[in-house]
Amino acid sequence: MSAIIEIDNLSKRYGSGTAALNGVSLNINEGEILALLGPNGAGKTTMISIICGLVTPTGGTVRVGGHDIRKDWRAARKMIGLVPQEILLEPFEKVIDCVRFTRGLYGEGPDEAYLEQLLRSLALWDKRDARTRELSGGMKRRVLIAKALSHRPKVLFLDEPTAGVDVALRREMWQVVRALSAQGVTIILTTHYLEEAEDMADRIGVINKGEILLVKPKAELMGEFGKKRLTIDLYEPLAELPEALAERGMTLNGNGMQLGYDYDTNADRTGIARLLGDLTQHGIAVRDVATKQSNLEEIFMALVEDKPEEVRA
Ligand SMILES: Nc1ncnc2c1ncn2[C@@H]1O[C@H](COP(=O)(O)OP(=O)(O)OP(=O)(O)O)[C@@H](O)[C@H]1O
Repeated sequence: MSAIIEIDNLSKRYGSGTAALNGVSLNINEGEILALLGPNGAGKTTMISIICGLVTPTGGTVRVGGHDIRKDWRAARKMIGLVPQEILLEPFEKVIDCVRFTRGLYGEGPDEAYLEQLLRSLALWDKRDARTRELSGGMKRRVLIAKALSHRPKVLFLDEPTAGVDVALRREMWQVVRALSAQGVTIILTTHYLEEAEDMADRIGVINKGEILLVKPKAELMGEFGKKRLTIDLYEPLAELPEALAERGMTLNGNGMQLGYDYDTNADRTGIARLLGDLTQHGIAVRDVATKQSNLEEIFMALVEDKPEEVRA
């Protein structure tokens, strides 16, 4: 698999003194969907902004399709489309004009046939003459994608494409991204949602405090970190956890009113059925049961605190 983006020892220190990136090296393969996961301030947007030529790095190099983003910025920039985090659209402009205009900004001549194909592929053709303010949130996001693809880039960056959007819209976005990927576009998306990365990505990169902690194929990462927590609310407080339950890894929390159990979602046997059976056997009455997938923050805690040496790629 050949690398379409080669990032080597990239660093960025803002004028304010903030070190946003500390020597990041990463190859992004042609045709893949790479999800970059990281908490607020991890450096994701900075990295994307540098690759897209919006922020100047303090050190290191980036090549896009072999073109250095600084020495050969024009050629590098042509290969890239960026869908920014915030929806910034001219409210009174028509969808088609918006996309035409962006294409023009890239110095590309008119290509109405391509724009029609593009808008059709994003289910926006019927809305081509609508003003952007008349569109739903999902449509607006698709217009941003159309703009980013107006000059036929090979690589598309999506910076938190589904931040703050509802589940239906999130799934719609995922479908759009998958369709683009099927057309051969390399996609890099940043997200806070593990579920999003899990659903979409071929590879997942975890970035924190300006450093790439790991980059792994999704299946591998999910296998390592696909933990869930089972929480059991009790009717009566429990003074002490029966030894048999403690031995299985159960914990007693919340003033004796709650039991907790962490399990591996990828394991053949999660042990839950047996645990619930044991509770009945010990005469412990269950009021409610809930499970929760470990979220990104928890994965970070595991990465940063528990076993930093083991997991580093
Ligand atoms: N223009 C800027 N000037 C100074 N500091 C900045 C600037 N842009 C970002 N930073 C700082 O750089 C660090 C990395 O920010 P960045 O926006 O790249 O993170 P992020 O991973 O994209 O975060 P989020 O998930 O919140 O979007 C943060 O500490 C941020 O405050």
